[in-house]
Amino acid sequence: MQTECIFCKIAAKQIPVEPIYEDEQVIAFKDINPAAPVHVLLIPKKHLEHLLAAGPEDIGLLGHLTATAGLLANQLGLAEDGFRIVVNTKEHGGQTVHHLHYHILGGRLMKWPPG
Ligand SMILES: CCNC(=O)OC[C@H]1O[C@@H](n2cnc3c(=O)[nH]c(N)nc32)[C@H](O)[C@@H]1O
Repeated sequence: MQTECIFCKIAAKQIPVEPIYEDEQVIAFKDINPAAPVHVLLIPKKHLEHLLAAGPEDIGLLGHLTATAGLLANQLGLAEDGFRIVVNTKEHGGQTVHHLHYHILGGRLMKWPPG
């Protein structure tokens, strides 16, 4: 738990969110500034600054995050039309919250290339 990390505070229930999904390892909640009709964040409760901070001991967690993102997309009604999963890493990746998080975006046609 990083005391100044906003996503650690959400995971520790110090900041209230409507949990879309939660288990021992991960929690999902709506993005505060949605970029699509459906925009959910899925984070590990363990503080990992970004994807590159994950070590060999985190392989299971990373797999759980990816599998859960797919399950959530399905539960959010995105399976038929499709959706996008985004993991932003560091400055060029546009990462603004330094706690690993998966964006689940859908409900509209996603453009490519991303900005
Ligand atoms: C900009 C993309 N790069 C990135 O790093 O995304 C971080 C994402 O986290 C979102 N966000 C920030 N603070 C909060 C918060 O307190 N609560 C919630 N529910 N979402 C938050 C923000 O809108 C952004 O989409």
